[in-house]
Amino acid sequence: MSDNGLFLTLEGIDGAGKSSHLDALEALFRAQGREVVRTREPGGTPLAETLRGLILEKPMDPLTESLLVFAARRDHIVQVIEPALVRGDVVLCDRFTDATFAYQGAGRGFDEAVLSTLEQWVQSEAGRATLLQPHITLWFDLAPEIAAQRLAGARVPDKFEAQPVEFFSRVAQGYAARAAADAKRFVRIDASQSRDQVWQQVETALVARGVLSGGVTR
Ligand SMILES: Nc1ncnc2c1ncn2[C@@H]1O[C@H](COP(=O)(O)OP(=O)(O)O)[C@@H](O)[C@H]1O
Ligand SMILES: Cc1cn([C@H]2C[C@H](O)[C@@H](COP(=O)(O)OP(=O)(O)O)O2)c(=O)[nH]c1=O
Repeated sequence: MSDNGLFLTLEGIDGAGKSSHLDALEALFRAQGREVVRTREPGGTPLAETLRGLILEKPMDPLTESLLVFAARRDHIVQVIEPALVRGDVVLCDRFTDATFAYQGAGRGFDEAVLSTLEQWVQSEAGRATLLQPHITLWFDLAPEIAAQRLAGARVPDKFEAQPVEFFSRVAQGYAARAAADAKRFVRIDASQSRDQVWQQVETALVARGVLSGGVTR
């Protein structure tokens, strides 16, 4: 399958600040003449959004949770992500499979070998030579204690956001391990800085990767 688009994902523990930059990122790509598909996981299609509601609200065992996450992902890939990449669009996706390794794998302690098998099944496509993976992943790295402070009172916590700080310490370690294993794809953003400084890091990284022109401002 040809793949002329740009698949850009944002990752990090809850409260790391990634969603705060999605509007500006979308606007920036559009200002540079790109079509943008803004989407999220779990979710991004009617079926996957239905699954998201279950995943975020219902208690379930880690295998059930992982299967639902990957079922939602499969529908999202087939219906939205692959077609957009073939059109040459920018796919701006709030979370993808790194979140599964971080939350279900490191956070919940679920078997990463099973997650890897599911990743292979779900992200393979007839005609695609390699596994579908993001081209660039912006990893918003923030200490769980600071993320918890930012989230306190900011919104009604869902099933994951209600987890204790120890859970997010494991999730953060999961992200660090994924980033170390695929250092070319990951861009670590120091999310402890001010919103403007975080944005500067994002912009600088994307210019350096050659996917945005230089000299842009928000
Ligand atoms: N750099 C920052 N410094 C301080 N607070 C921030 C920063 N970025 C975001 N926030 C605030 O932290 C909270 C979580 O941000 P959000 O973007 O929703 O995080 P995420 O999408 O990663 O869960 C929000 O209340 C947001 O206004
Ligand atoms: C994509 C994905 C998300 N999640 C979790 C992480 C988040 O806590 C939650 C939803 O992510 P997110 O959209 O960032 O939540 P919000 O809209 O509240 O900012 O789902 C997993 O556990 N596994 C996954 O594979």
